[in-house]
Amino acid sequence: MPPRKLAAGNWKMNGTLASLAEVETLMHDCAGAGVDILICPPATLLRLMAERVSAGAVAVGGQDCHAKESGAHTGDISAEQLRDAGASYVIVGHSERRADHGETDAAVAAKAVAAHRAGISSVICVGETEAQRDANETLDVIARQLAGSVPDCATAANTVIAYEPVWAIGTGRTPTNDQIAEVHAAMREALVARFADGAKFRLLYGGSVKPANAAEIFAIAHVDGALVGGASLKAADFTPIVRALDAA
Ligand SMILES: O=C[C@H](O)COP(=O)(O)O
Repeated sequence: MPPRKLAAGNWKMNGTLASLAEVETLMHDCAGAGVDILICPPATLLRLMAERVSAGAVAVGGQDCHAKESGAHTGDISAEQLRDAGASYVIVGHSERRADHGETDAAVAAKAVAAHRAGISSVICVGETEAQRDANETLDVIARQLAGSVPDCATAANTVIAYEPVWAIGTGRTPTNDQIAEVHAAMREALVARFADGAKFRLLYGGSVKPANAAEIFAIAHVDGALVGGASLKAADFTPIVRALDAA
């Protein structure tokens, strides 16, 4: 049986209390969709959003977590605190965290372990820079990030992998279908080689996914959903992406 599909939205550092109306519209407009829907709002909205979606049609998640459960780490949030606020997922290793905060593969793996310790699923991000793609290093970079960022305790039930080429994020540029297919096939192969249930991990594509290109991307083998940034902020944009995934 193929993995259940997942449409995930990452609001990044966007959204205020007024934005909660979007998730209510999304729930209404996506009612009956046969895919999982996840929204990762900023931490300030997590608890309130979790309350609004308590009917269960939409899951909420954090955008990062600390590796430790608690302690003197000003400004950080633990996976346990995310779960306490109503999160069932957390994104770890997003390229913006890797770049802005110097997160290494080992740090990302420790965060994923923390998520699993807290009983929430990790969405582990990998992806090459434009310079790495131009240098034909993409598959090596992805293999190295997967090996280093995905912990041994990962299972298909607690881990989602998101392939996000750094140069495609927020730029309106996307890889060709063949390029996405090549990376997703390589990721599947690496997961199958390492994990007993590697065939069941959900593999998301992320980077300038829009209503206009979603169906084409979801038709690619081993693409089990998307991690969407800008187009997840408005229900009017995210709903057609969810529907395209449901139809794929
Ligand atoms: O986490 C989401 C990605 O970084 C994609 O962002 P984007 O859809 O705005 O390109």
